[in-house]
Amino acid sequence: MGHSAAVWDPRAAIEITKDLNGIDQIVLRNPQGASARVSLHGAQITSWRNENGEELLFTSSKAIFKAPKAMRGGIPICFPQFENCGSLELHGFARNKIWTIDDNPPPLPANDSSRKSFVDLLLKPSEEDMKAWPHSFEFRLRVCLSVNGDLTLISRVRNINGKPFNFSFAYHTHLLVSDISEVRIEGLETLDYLDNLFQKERFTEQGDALTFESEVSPLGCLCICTWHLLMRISRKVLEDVASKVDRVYLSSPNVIAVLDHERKRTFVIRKEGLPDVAVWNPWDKKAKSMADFGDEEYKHMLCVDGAVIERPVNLRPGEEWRGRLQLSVVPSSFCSENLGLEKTGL
Ligand SMILES: O=P(O)(O)OC[C@H]1O[C@H](O)[C@H](O)[C@@H](O)[C@@H]1O
Repeated sequence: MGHSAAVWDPRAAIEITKDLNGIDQIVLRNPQGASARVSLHGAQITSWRNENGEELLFTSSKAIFKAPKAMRGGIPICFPQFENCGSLELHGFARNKIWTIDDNPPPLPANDSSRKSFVDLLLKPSEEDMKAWPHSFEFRLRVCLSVNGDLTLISRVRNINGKPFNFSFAYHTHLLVSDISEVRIEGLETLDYLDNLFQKERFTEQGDALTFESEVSPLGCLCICTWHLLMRISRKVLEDVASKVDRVYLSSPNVIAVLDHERKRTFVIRKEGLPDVAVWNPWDKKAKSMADFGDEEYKHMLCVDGAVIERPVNLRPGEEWRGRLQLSVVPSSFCSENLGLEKTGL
């Protein structure tokens, strides 16, 4: 656990409490009153609040906080597999394991802890994990809350085995939005994406931003109709496909903006070592079939995940991989040059 600014009282900045199941969770606070909470169950971020105490991450009202299943919402860690692209359980086992607090982590660059309260969590594979995935690794997650309320997550995966291994990874980031139809994502335009609703077929994003204003856009309609004719899929499947977004954008810029027009605020996602971005909103049809998703709640959730999916990381013995995600919230009126978004062409 760490704390850097001398004026802060570490005991006030970092608190360890128990969740409903008696599992430890760590609450980080900054001097302005912002907070972040991370559970040892999955090293999942379960809350991130601004200085006014407003929650910024989505958690389903029907979320089940019980091991071994990950809670629906917050930021689960998907490792060593994203989705079902491998032999492991969906999104890998890391989100379903109990992590430990790492009191003596290897150092990180000073700017990843200065003027921040932070905690380091550690996952090592159990015998059971080794049977399913026979690779010896150490996964360290540093969770930092800065004085301006930014939440930074730094993952370090080290291969301590005698042979190389591959893995995919995602910070499955459930943003809380006013209404999905009021949101646009900038930074993904013109990129290629794999569409999970079309058997991971590759498309190119055509719009000048990704929006969710209706169940299906005219262009999407055209694609779906063409697909329908070509593949002769059933009407039921067609309706389901027309109602949600489940994509992996490839080789994206390192800054993505999620603009929430109704709340007049923008989430800025900065990432390093995470080339892909997974975007998911189940829309109501799929959400209704999920026991841990409340009716209509899909409207208030948007997953935008910094990830490594298309080309899994190949880690040789002794090597370490790092993936860094920084989440900030700024007023929508904030000038894009001030955010460094000009690099994305916004
Ligand atoms: O229900 P979960 O295991 O949390 O997965 C939720 C979603 O995660 C990702 O975004 C996948 O691309 C989706 O296909 C999946 O439905």
